[in-house]
Amino acid sequence: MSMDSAGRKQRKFIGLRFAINGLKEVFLRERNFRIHLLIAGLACLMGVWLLISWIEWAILITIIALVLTLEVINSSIERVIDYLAPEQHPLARIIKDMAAAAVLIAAIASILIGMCIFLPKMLLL
Ligand SMILES: Nc1ncnc2c1ncn2[C@@H]1O[C@H](COP(=O)(O)OP(=O)(O)OP(=O)(O)O)[C@@H](O)[C@H]1O
Repeated sequence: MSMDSAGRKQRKFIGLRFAINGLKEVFLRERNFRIHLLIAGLACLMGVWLLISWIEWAILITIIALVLTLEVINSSIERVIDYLAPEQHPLARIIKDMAAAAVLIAAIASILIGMCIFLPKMLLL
């Protein structure tokens, strides 16, 4: 293996470590992230219980990933604002509120998707 390719592999590994650090940070410090993760776990258990189809799994996993990803981005935007503008400012407020709104939109969509997937099957029980 050349030094260059070994170096590239090592950089990739370090990048993964940074991403895992970010996940640890958001898991330990963000209550909303843990709540979303818990709901995602429950939805997956329901998927197993109600024997949802492959396409329904694909949709469920996509919306779970979207909500969790937006929660991570929302948390990082909060930190950027706290770092750059720790004082109260109307612009800081609206930036944080808009980032929270992005999570809200995905969370509402996840509830609707959950209803579309699970309700018909639960009514047949
Ligand atoms: N620097 C600021 N200037 C003005 N308003 C702010 C500021 N920081 C936070 N706020 C307001 O307080 C709200 C909560 O901000 P905070 O940083 O405490 O996030 P949080 O409680 O962790 O929110 P979330 O539930 O979205 O994770 C913001 O959405 C915003 O309306």
